[in-house]
Amino acid sequence: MDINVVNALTYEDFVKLFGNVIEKCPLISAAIWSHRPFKDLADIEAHITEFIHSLPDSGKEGILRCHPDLAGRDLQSGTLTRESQEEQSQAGMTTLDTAEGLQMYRLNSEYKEHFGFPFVICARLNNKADIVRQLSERLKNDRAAERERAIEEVKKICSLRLRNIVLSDIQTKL
Ligand SMILES: NC(=O)NC1=NC(=O)NC1=O
Repeated sequence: MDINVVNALTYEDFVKLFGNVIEKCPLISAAIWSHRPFKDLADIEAHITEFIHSLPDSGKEGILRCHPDLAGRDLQSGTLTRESQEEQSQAGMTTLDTAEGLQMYRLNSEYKEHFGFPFVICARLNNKADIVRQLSERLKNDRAAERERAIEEVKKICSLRLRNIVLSDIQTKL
């Protein structure tokens, strides 16, 4: 990907291309467009990270609440974003048996009830066994630690989505 192509994008095209690198939070890409010209992909990522870290706890929790549950309602109803559909499918969330689906529903509900935001993990870097183990383990965290942990996962998802975009031909995305 030629960073000069990215730097030459109008903000409409920039947001169209990068608007979902943080799930359902196009505001973040709309905001960091102001920081162009970007040196490279890492620079774009650094500005996104800086934006997220500058948010108050309520803002970080807002980002988490924009994420669909793993194997949840959106997956069942086919309303996941393209990125989430690919990620969840790759992590085995679309081929759970009844018992596994029930376990994910129960753990997700317990986690949401406890923290007030959904469990978020970078699905591309985990299989279903990892996800169940992490969900069970992270339930024991205190809220502040778990919020930070979940935001780290959001940043991993963002990093992989950014790479996906820049590795594909930008022109076909606009
Ligand atoms: N709750 C989640 O962790 N959701 C997701 N993680 C991903 O990597 N893709 C998702 O949709």
